[in-house]
Amino acid sequence: MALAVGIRGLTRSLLRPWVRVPGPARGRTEPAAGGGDGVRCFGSPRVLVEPDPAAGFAVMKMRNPPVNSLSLEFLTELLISLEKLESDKAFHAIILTSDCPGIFSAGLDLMEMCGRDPTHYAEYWKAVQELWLRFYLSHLVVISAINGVNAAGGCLLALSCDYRVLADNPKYAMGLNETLLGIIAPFWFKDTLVNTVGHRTAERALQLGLLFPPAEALQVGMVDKVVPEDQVLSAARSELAQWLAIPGHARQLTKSLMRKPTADRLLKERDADIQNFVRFISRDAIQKALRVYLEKLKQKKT
Ligand SMILES: CCCCCCCCC/C=C/C(=O)SCCNC(=O)CCNC(=O)[C@H](O)C(C)(C)COP(=O)(O)OP(=O)(O)OC[C@H]1O[C@@H](n2cnc3c(N)ncnc32)[C@H](O)[C@@H]1OP(=O)(O)O
Repeated sequence: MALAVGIRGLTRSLLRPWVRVPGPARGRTEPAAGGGDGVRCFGSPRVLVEPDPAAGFAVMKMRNPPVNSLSLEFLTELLISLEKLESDKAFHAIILTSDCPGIFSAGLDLMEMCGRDPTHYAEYWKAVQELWLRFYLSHLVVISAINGVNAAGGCLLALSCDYRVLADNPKYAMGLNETLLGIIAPFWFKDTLVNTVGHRTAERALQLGLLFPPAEALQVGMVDKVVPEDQVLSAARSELAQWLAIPGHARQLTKSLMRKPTADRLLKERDADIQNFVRFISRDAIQKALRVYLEKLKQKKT
């Protein structure tokens, strides 16, 4: 599937393959996973990819500090990194994790949905749709190693993976908490949650905007495994072995069989979904609710 998003700010440097990337703007510099055998990290300012082609997978680290909010640029970089790995036959799997201590993702970037014009909202929403479609339907095995709090759009990204490992820290809650902001999870967010935890759990979780701490996330099936914090990546790697042992074509076709009907619902109504989003998010009452929520986040510090 070609990358179909018409996204501004797609710089040539993002498209250059196998470039050594500078360290993160804030936070620590990560060593290259494959550095020992001459394989280089690549990526972009906000996404660090540590390839291990000999083992057939790469670790994709999100590093958009402070909270990995999914801005348009960040979405674009995630999509480009995914596409690069998908188009390289050496890779069969990705482990998706965060480079921001204590945060997997704060979800969609509220600044992209607040005080902007309808053209921007439409462009942003198209990129959000694309991110979900591409991760949800990827022919690669995608395992998320969730090493921090994970709200709304970030939770959707994790739910789009094939398997979820969550670090056992009571602060690392995850869920689709949109209603707490006075907004609603779109039908394809809802469908993804229902497919993961079942209708009744999803119904309650979505209405109440529940963020589940690790033990509860495991109990409802939102994640597949909870492990001590320092073992999240190694647990994801161990799990991967089982997935990579299955004949690729059989696993991919089965994944498609399971997921295509859900993705098709959005693909059939993609433009209408964008229009709905633009109408909804442009409402004065919604804009006000988002501003109040952002203000609360800021006041929390004082
Ligand atoms: C019909 C169709 C209908 C369609 C209807 C519409 C559908 C929309 C679907 C929406 C999906 C979403 O994902 S909406 C996003 C939901 N996300 C959330 O509720 C998470 C909000 N964030 C948090 O709770 C916290 O920040 C948390 C992640 C726990 C980290 O806490 P910390 O104390 O470590 O950090 P904070 O001090 O809070 O945050 C650091 C800075 O990041 C900012 N920040 C935090 N989250 C942010 C975010 N999501 N977007 C932008 N900026 C964010 C804060 O304001 C701070 O800014 P400064 O003060 O300037 O430093």
